[in-house]
Amino acid sequence: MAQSADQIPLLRLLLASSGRHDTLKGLLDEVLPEARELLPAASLVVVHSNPPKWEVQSASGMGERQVPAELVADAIDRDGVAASADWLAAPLGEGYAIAARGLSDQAAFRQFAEGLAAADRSVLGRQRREHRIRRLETILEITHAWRQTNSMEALLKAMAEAATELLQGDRASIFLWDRPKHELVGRPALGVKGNELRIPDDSGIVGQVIHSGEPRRVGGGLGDEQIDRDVDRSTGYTTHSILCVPLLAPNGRCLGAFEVLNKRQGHFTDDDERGLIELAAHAAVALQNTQEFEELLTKHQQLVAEAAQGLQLIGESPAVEAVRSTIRRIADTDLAILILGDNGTGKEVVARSIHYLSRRREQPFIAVNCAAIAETLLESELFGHEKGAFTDARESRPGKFELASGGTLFLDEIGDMSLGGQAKLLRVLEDKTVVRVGGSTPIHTEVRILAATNQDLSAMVRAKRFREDLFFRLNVVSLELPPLRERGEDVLRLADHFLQTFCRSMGRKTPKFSAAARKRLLAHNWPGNVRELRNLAERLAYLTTGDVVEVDDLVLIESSGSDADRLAEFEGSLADATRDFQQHYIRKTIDGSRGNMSSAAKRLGLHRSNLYRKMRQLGMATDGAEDEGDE
Ligand SMILES: Nc1ncnc2c1ncn2[C@@H]1O[C@H](COP(=O)(O)OP(=O)(O)OP(=O)(O)O)[C@@H](O)[C@H]1O
Repeated sequence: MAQSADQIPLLRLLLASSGRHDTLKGLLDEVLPEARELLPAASLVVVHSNPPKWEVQSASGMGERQVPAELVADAIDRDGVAASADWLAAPLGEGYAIAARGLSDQAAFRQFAEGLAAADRSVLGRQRREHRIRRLETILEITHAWRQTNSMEALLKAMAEAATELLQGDRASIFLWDRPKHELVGRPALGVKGNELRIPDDSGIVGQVIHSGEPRRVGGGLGDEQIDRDVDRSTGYTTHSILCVPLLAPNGRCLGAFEVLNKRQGHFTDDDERGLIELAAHAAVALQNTQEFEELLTKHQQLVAEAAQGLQLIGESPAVEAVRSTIRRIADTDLAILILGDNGTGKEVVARSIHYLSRRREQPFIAVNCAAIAETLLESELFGHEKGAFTDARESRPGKFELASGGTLFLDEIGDMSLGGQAKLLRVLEDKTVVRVGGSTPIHTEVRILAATNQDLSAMVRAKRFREDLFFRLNVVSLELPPLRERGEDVLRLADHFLQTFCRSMGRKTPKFSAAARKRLLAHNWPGNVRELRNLAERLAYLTTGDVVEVDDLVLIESSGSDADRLAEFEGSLADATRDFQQHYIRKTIDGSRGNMSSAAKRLGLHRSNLYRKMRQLGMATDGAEDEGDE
């Protein structure tokens, strides 16, 4: 602008003041009184448009006089000086204007207004930058706190609180878009039962925001009629002003909307809108992460529940009841437990039951069979190794202790561990830290140890084949599983249970055991314990077809025991025992030939028709197969 010499003091004033002040109000309060004298003018006033009002920012020499509202509006509209009898008015930009009373030199007024506008812009720019930095710092703090939470409920609450605080609103809600139901779910919804408000996705300001993807602001006479009073009625809350922005995921998909209600003073500004958009961008990412986390968590919990449900310790015999009651008592402690029992008696089932009944159930259950690991590999298997620790260590690998961290480590067949292995294990149990083979960093481990063996560990301790100190550490509580033959009718319960499980998985109707078959099951010695019974049930499910499992079908009972065990199955006179043996042997051969009678007959050294005759003589079912031809 071209300046006359007498404008120079005014411009110097503006320049000096604009460097000194961080706020527009501070600048104006200093400049206006001096400028009024320098111009000179009777009064000076700077106003800001906040429809439908004009807000006075600063004034000098005003007394009680009114702001010349129409003239100011005129100046803003024409973007230049407007004059009336007493007043001159000029726009300053961004809704600000200045008016002067008792000043006739329009040129001097215009130059002053231009200088003031430039000073305003400079202060406002600085003010905005500082405000933006403060807001970004606040948003950073807020979003950092969000990262600590994995619960959707807690996150939504934290977001609403943050937005309320940041934008000086009265309350805030996040509306998540339930697209399949065409609904918006508002949470937290204060004053609503269940703290959840469901509205159709096309209703109110929120509906407009999610469909247009554009922010909306209402209040102070602007769009007030669009406020959904139905929502107010359901929450018992009166809405005066709303700022609502879309929640957009990084890929642009709209997840819902973020809404702040009732600005505590005045109305929501452009600046508030920018702030909420920024906050919403972070909120959308946090919500998406939390949603994915919660889905994973739910899936994990379902899997844990399924695993726990599928794990049944069947049996009502006093011995099993006693085991069950001990499990209930000790499960939720961190005591080390030694589980004793012959092979196949259910030691691992017991270990898993303890894990799923403990507070560790959501953490891993890791089983290690100490007998199956070569001594040289035991250390790396249990404690892990670093890359290059030995020839085959191409990658670093965590050991079972690390994998089980927070959960349960089940050391099966502990009696088979070498003395060297026992020493290393003891050290880890005492220090609660492992060092990977080839590594040097101690890694803290927090695991519960359950151990099992079918050996007499006390005798091994006496024979110095098992370390006494380790024995005491593992044997804080011991649980003894009796052999299956000592569990009475549990044999039948287990047989029914396994048969039903296998038949169900094959989609076949579960047959019943005949009375004779039940008797036979009870009489059997079960050298392989529950595992043997389970295997038998599996074979029955696959190999028999009728509705009833007959005693003959039970020749499928595995003869895996010792000769003495096998002989114990035959009772009575020599003739009876011979008959039993023949039945047994024929059935076994037929099974071994997958039911092919010609092949079975050949293996038995009989003609096929002779085999049928023999079977009829022995009272064995032939299902009339000899008439049909089975090849
Ligand atoms: N009381 C029970 N109820 C239901 N299933 C059982 C029971 N006991 C054992 N089982 C089943 O029998 C099989 C053998 O059990 P498990 O592996 O727990 O025995 P174990 O004593 O650990 O055997 P090993 O000493 O050979 O490792 C498994 O399939 C298991 O599910």
